[in-house]
Amino acid sequence: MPTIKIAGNDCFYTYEELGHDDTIVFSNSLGTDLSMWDPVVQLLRQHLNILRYDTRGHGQSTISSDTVTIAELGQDVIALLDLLGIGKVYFCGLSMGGLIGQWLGIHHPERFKKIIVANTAAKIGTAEGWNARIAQVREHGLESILQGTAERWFTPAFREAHPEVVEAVLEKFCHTSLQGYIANCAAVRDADFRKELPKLKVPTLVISGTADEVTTPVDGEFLAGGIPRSRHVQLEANHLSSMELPAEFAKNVLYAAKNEGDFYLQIYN
Ligand SMILES: O=C(O)CC1=CCC(=O)O1
Repeated sequence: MPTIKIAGNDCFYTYEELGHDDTIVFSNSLGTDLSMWDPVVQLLRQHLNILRYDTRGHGQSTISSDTVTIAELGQDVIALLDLLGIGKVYFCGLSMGGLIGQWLGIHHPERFKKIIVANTAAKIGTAEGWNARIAQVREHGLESILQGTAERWFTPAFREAHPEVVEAVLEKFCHTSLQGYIANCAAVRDADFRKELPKLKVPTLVISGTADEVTTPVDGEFLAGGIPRSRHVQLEANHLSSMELPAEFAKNVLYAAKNEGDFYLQIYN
């Protein structure tokens, strides 16, 4: 499996060139890795080339500093595309990946055909909340927030029906680098696109989960209200909506990718 040096870090990625015209890049959420996209990718391989990567300090991607910003994480995506010689792509990011998507759409619109931001917000949480979480994991480790993480990410029904999926995701969470997790918590804490949304000119699909209390449907509504060419859909899921409802998630991504024109001119069914 390949890694590329980006900004002094080893960026782990998988690029599946499947003979399609278009490529989609997937960007993971805080405390997960590129495997979070497995169920969605399985459904999209027949339509799109797939580029996945582990965000800096997550999965098998390293981090060589104690701090990072969403801008740097966005620049990592551009560097990865440049190094692989890939021009214009679709981008799909969830939560922290959705913050990266907002930054990319504002700063590098020329590289993106459409952007899908899922379970995210223009600003996620409060500084106090993030500082408390950072202090907690710094002192007691990632295991100390395992139960709360499971509850924030998955609905009770999904946890009961798919314990093996939840266990596998939490196993990866526990193996996330503490340095990477803390640096990325701070990146999420410090990101605020509330005043910048009108500058995001790439057609954007916003996906929310009706049971998501971290990045709520109201946050999704705010994003779609601020991004000029956007559309908002809600899935009956919690924060990791792509894992809870991969078929619905993939259908929405594919609809966004394969229909030309602006989302707001289209009728979704
Ligand atoms: O773990 C959480 O609280 C959910 C989350 C916030 C940003 C992100 O990427 O995940």
